[in-house]
Amino acid sequence: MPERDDHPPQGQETVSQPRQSRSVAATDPARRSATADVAAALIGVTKRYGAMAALDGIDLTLHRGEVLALLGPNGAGKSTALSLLLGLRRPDQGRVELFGRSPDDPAARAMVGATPQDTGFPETLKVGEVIDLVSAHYPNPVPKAELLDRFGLTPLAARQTGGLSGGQKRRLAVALAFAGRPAAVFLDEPTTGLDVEARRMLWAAVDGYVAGGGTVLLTTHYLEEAEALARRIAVIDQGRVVAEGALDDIRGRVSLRRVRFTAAHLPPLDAKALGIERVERSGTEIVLVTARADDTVRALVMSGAPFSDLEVRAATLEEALMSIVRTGRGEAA
Ligand SMILES: Nc1ncnc2c1ncn2[C@@H]1O[C@H](COP(=O)(O)OP(=O)(O)OP(=O)(O)O)[C@@H](O)[C@H]1O
Repeated sequence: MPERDDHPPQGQETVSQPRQSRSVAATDPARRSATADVAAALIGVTKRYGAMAALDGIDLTLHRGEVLALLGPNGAGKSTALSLLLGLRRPDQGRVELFGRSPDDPAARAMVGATPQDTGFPETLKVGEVIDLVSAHYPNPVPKAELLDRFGLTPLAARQTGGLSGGQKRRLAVALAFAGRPAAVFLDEPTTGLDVEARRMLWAAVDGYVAGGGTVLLTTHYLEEAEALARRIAVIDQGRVVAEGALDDIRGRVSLRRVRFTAAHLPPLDAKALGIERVERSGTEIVLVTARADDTVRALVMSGAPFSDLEVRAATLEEALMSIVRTGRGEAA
């Protein structure tokens, strides 16, 4: 997550003046009930760093009880979106809502737990002490032993954070987001650097939290993570939402298919005319990632080259996302 530029961190009382006016939803009871299922929203938000718009008129809604994954290439604007929702930055245009209020409102921020991409702890404090410190800010924190257990930190409780591995620090940072029993958690690349076991433990902890009514917004570069956790994804590129929906909707939105077969050689095919984007080979197994699967299969048969085990499948989520981003940029899908 980028450096904070203009606002105190979450949990710290703001003494001064909202530069952003309080949202209509916060003051109008009718509007508030209409948005009662909305945990957080960016409404027509633009955020610039100098001349560059990191977010460009973006609309994004996180509903209560859902897990929404923000996906997109490096620099797409995902962390910026989270920092606005947390009140760490303010939009240049548009409105940001957190539980029907401005994120400037400490009461709204207190409902959210967060883990930024970069985390730092006082090196001499022990894991258990860091948890005590953070938990002390909340009226009804998760008991320390329970939090340690949920995130596999029990054996590390007495270790100083300065001696933890990167993955262990990451686990602690994620655990802290849940310490105050938040109504929502915002996780910025929560499992980067974690091994498979730690990642799965964290996914189980998130699942448990959601089963208990929690709301999650996460960014990730691991599509497996989005598939494991999220019911809905929003694909961001160049500061705009370029696709939004259930995972299967997103996958179904692209016509890409994987044409897989076994052959000693790939016969000569006109890749451009057949919409073949990529060829993958592993021994005699060949996969053609193509936007025109029927034509590709026909051309394969017409080539007369021997092949077997033909199979046509939907594109992977990663292929679908790459295609959506390229199409959004006006490049060939
Ligand atoms: N403090 C800053 N000053 C200037 N530019 C910034 C700052 N923070 C982010 N940016 C730029 O804004 C754009 C969006 O960055 P952001 O960190 O939100 O992207 P992201 O989608 O989270 O990327 P990643 O997946 O790499 O974490 C990028 O071009 C980035 O370089």
